[in-house]
Amino acid sequence: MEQPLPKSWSIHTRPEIIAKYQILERVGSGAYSDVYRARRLSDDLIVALKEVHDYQSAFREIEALQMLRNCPNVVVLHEYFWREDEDAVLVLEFLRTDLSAVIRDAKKKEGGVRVGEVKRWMLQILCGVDACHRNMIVHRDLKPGNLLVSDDGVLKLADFGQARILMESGFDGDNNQQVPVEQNIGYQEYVPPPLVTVPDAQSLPNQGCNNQAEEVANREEYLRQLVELKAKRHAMDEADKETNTNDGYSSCLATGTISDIDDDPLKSSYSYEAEEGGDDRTGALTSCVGTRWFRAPELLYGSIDYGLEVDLWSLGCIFSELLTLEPLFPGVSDIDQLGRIINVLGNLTEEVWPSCSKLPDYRTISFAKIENPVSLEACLPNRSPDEISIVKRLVCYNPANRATTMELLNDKYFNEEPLPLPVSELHVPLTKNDHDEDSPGGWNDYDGMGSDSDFDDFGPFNVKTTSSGFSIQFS
Ligand SMILES: Nc1ncnc2c1ncn2[C@@H]1O[C@H](COP(=O)(O)OP(=O)(O)OP(=O)(O)O)[C@@H](O)[C@H]1O
Repeated sequence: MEQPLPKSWSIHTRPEIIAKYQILERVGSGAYSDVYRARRLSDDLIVALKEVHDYQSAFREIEALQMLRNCPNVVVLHEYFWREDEDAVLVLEFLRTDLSAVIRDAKKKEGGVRVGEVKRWMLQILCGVDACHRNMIVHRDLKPGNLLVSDDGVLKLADFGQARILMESGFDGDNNQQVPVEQNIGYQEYVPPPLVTVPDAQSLPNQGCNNQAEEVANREEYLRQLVELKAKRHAMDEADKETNTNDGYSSCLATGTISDIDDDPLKSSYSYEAEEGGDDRTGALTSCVGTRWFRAPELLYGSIDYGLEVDLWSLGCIFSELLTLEPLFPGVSDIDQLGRIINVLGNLTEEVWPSCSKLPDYRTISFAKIENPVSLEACLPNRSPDEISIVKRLVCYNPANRATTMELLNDKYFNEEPLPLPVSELHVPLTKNDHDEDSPGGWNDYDGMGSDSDFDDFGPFNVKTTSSGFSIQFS
């Protein structure tokens, strides 16, 4: 018997929604959203209603999910409600659990996740990310909690609120040249359906099943709307540039303020000297994306012209966690995050990544030389050389050296014994614990990877703050 709901939730004031859905319970909330489990009145289908309180986040999620709607490893957007001056409500397929619950559950069992299972989980994640990257969509917030899992073991990428479509103009950062619309479509896998108000996905034509007239109409409508979207996206990019907005996470080096320092548990461990002249960056993206533990080093160093490769770094961290059942780099602050990475991979120098010194914060954050980096091998004890190799090909400094999803999908690891288990044989936990271990707030529960004492390895450092903000200098 379902519990009666408090009627105070704002979603109950939306007549167009309660006319079609019975809201059953609130299942969670994120930085910008509340998510409810609901029943579609017409056919009893259980769905997730995601009420998104941020315009940009809603726009990005809808746009990305529409483009990816044929991918079996991306959550399905059934329809959405969005009227002026109201929050968008996305109607998504409901998935009861996620990969962080799988990992948590495996910790309780002897032997963790079996190799055949690891391979199937990885393949599903790779398929989902591959679909994104083929469409030039960078997810920017890949983590186990955003990889939802159905009761029958199908894994689906979710939470596209930070996703961006890397059209050429946005990709180049300061390149304002107009790219012909046709050219943009040229490198996309397929033409996505038009972005229309309040569509029902089931009434939208399916890619590949359209008759010709429909296809032409869709294409024309798409081209028209793409121009509109590009204009809107350009406006968002401008807003990003002006404020270097934190679009999803609160602690970020590149946008640091004195108050960030105040919140930092390690504030007595470093000093930061703000660059003179303020922020003069002109790129189109913000560096402040993704949950810290999975955030690529180029983002931590303030890059704003990064690419799809930031997702590949996150993938490496996720694979490592699937293999060891512990997060690879559980930083408690952005500085600690970088420190942990450097402690394992060694110092970031031009030798390992030519041009890294051009990263916006490269010169303001320097670490003492790490003579004997821990190495990824040591972080993955008892794992096979092939498994270690996969993580190493993703968790590497130079984004250009990171293996693409396509390369990994063709890796021999997935064709060798033990073969990936069928999806139906995957162990799916019965419950999803609401406590999100991926969040940096979960640090206190984590006891496997050392803590503040890691900073002992970095040598002496001084503490200073300045009136204009802070910068960090390990010496
Ligand atoms: N389709 C779904 N089915 C079931 N639960 C979902 C679904 N989508 C989201 N949730 C749950 O709702 C909660 C919030 O969702 P989500 O992470 O997408 O919101 P968000 O505001 O974008 O989050 P974040 O703060 O991580 O960026 C999470 O616990 C998530 O697992």
